[in-house]
Amino acid sequence: MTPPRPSDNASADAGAAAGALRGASTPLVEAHALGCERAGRLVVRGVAFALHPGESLLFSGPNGVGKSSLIRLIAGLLPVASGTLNVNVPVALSDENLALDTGLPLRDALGFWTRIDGASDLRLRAALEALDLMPLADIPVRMLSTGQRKRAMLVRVLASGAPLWLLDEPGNGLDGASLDRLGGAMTQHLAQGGAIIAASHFPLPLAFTSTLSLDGANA
Ligand SMILES: Nc1ncnc2c1ncn2[C@@H]1O[C@H](COP(=O)(O)OP(=O)(O)OP(=O)(O)O)[C@@H](O)[C@H]1O
Repeated sequence: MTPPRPSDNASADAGAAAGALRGASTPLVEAHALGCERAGRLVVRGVAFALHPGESLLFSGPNGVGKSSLIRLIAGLLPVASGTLNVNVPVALSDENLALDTGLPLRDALGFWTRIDGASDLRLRAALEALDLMPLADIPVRMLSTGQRKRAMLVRVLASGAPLWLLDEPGNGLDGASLDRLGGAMTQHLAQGGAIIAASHFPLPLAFTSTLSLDGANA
């Protein structure tokens, strides 16, 4: 079978930055004939892509087709079942897990991660402002709503300084204003030479460089 490759879907915003940076750099991440197993069953195979600074890739497709599995594979949380995967830069992951101490105020819970990520307090503050969470910085995480928790995990990604963002369903639970803020943060990250791989059921506020539609045929 022909390995699925991302389709071209030029990004107006990130395209200029990507174009300026592309060619002079090695990919931040690249995959060839990549396959992923869950519980001993091959769920995705033959995936190929390469992302340079300023580029973004969207995994789309129905429930259970393997979008989250691919994100976790790229994050290093699942082993490569077949093919090759080279992740050449640090990554930051946002998925359905709330990796925050629910007993701590939001600022302190996120501060735990910024110290591990080697990020500055200034960067954390900027990320909290970008997703409009500064007003809730002193609220215990357990008191946050679903959408506020999702934004908190996205703040961790923004603050991390990692060049490659892995976003699994980043729009889940977000209202329109928060989606717009997420779109702004993603666009800024790409303009600064970062890269993004996202998985989503519904349109995200970013014109992705490429889309890889998984339909089960590649399992
Ligand atoms: N922890 C697990 N153990 C075993 N199988 C799993 C596990 N998680 C997912 N799977 C299986 O792997 C396949 C791909 O699941 P995955 O969550 O990657 O799909 P998805 O495209 O992200 O789905 P959704 O759109 O519902 O989030 C499914 O058949 C699922 O049942």
